[in-house]
Amino acid sequence: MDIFREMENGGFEQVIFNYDKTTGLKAIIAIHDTTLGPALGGCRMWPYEDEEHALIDALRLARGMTYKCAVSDANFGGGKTVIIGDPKKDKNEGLFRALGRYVQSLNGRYYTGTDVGTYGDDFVYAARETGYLVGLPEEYGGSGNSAVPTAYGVYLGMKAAAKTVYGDESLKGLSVAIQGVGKVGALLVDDLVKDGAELTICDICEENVKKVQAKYPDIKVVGCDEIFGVECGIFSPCALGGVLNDETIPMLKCKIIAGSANNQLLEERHGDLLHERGILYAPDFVVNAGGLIQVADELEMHGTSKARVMKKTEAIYNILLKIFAVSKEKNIPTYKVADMLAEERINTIGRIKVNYIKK
Ligand SMILES: NC(=O)c1ccc[n+]([C@@H]2O[C@H](COP(=O)([O-])OP(=O)(O)OC[C@H]3O[C@@H](n4cnc5c(N)ncnc54)[C@H](O)[C@@H]3O)[C@@H](O)[C@H]2O)c1
Repeated sequence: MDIFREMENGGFEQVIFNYDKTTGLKAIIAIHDTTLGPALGGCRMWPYEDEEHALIDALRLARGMTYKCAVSDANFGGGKTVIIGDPKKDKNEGLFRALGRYVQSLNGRYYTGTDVGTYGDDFVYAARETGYLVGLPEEYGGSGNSAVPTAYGVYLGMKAAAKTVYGDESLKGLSVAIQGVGKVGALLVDDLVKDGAELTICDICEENVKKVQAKYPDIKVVGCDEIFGVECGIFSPCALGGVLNDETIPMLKCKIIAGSANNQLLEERHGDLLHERGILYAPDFVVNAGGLIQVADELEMHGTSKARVMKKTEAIYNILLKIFAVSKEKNIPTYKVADMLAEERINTIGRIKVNYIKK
């Protein structure tokens, strides 16, 4: 990959490769755009098949964070860390302290926290080396599990989509197929069961499926290849990115897509394809912004309040209604409308900052 060309085309500011000689830490930190404020974005740990896959993931995720912050009224830019490693085998104190030191070296240009493969407890180690962290466990002064507001935001997004498609926001009796019942997916199951939705789930991790089945023995479970073809009102990708692509889109038998996964569209043109097929796509960085809203609130308010975060998360419902309405009125795909809203805010705030004020 020609990294500088990639950075130029995608508007990236900085990409840092971090290697720690003692622990073997291999981490990439990508900072996309800091027009709105310091970069903010979690840290993913994944056994990437090679460095290029890790880099591509870091870049895509960092860019997504810029857009997520912009549409969510947050005063932060976009960044992301990926650690190349197996979260089940390769975690230890030294690794996360080494990462903490690299984050500290950026001197507040970038804040990080949990993402796929990492937990608040991992960052308790990193906190010994840096203060530029969010989402630490509550007993360590952090805002805790960001999956709670994320799942709530996705649930509200489903309601906004149901209102747009069916004229009624109620999810009672509606069939929902969820791909991935990890931190977010499992909480989403709770909300949807309470509302009387009919659920089908899948996960590559048998243990996570069993946890859900233990709570809801009647829940329908299908294989991970079958989930795309489940006939349903809503398909909810809550696993990894790139799941909406040339192979999967023709299989879909849903009216709505709303899930927590980042970068669901493999390429932008897949958003066009969904629009052509009449499937209402809730743009990922809008519908999954609950976790970001929580950590941005933690930094901006210098403290935590679950009630305040849940209230702020409710804004997702109206933002999505607006995106769906503009998409329908102008006949443009929802992902494009969401991009336009984000870019409009970045451009406006960027412009007001050019007026000189003495500090
Ligand atoms: N946790 C948050 O606050 C948050 C916020 C915004 C976005 N997200 C995104 O939501 C998604 C889920 O996040 P999470 O925190 O629940 O992560 P997680 O790691 O707890 O859960 C992901 C689940 O997906 C499963 N999975 C992976 N590949 C799969 C596949 N091909 N088919 C089926 N299941 C598969 C995993 O086994 C795991 O159970 C991620 O893309 C993450 O980036 C999370």
